[in-house]
Amino acid sequence: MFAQAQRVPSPRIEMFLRRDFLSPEECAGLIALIDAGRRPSTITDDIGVAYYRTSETCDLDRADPLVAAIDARLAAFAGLDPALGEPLQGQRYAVGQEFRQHTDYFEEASADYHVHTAVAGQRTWTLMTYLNAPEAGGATRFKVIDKIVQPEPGKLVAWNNRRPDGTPNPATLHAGMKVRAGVKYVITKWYRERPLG
Ligand SMILES: O=C(O)CCC(=O)C(=O)O
Ligand SMILES: [Fe+2]
Repeated sequence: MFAQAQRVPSPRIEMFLRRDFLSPEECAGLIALIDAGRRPSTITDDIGVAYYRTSETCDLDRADPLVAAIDARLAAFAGLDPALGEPLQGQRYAVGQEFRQHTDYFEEASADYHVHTAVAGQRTWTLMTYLNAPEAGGATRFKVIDKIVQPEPGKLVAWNNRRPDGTPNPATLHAGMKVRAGVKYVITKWYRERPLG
């Protein structure tokens, strides 16, 4: 698991970084797919709770050979059953766009917690890969552990959204900071406790 990855030295989050997880050609191919399929992120997709994301989102089509190959590589890298994965998502952030502080797991207190978790359960791991580096801004900030991850083309960051006892880990609170110059592209893969069916 997490071959050639670097463990982020935090006692509070199980987190890994892996440079050059994707090649420049793969990054370019995914950016083209995101540009072709992007739509504004809405506050009701995925989570349904306060979802402060102003970027554009794109569900990447599993039938596309590039998407299928990367999807399989992500699961193998994390040692997870591919059946536990949500569809691979692309995000595009223009200048001024951001994804404000949030956790990727579903808040138990939220009104539609049961709707989101009934079939597949909670989110477990997040694997996010930067496809490029914007000219300024766009880092991912984990405020609780005081860690800022800088975008680099092909660099993957993976973290476990749970504590060792399996409960959601509030220390995973994070934000995609505002892009100040240029455009930022990422792909995000979320895994669940049970297959999505
Ligand atoms: O774009 C980022 O840096 C963060 C993205 C994120 O938090 C997510 O997709 O869940
Ligand atoms: Fe997130």
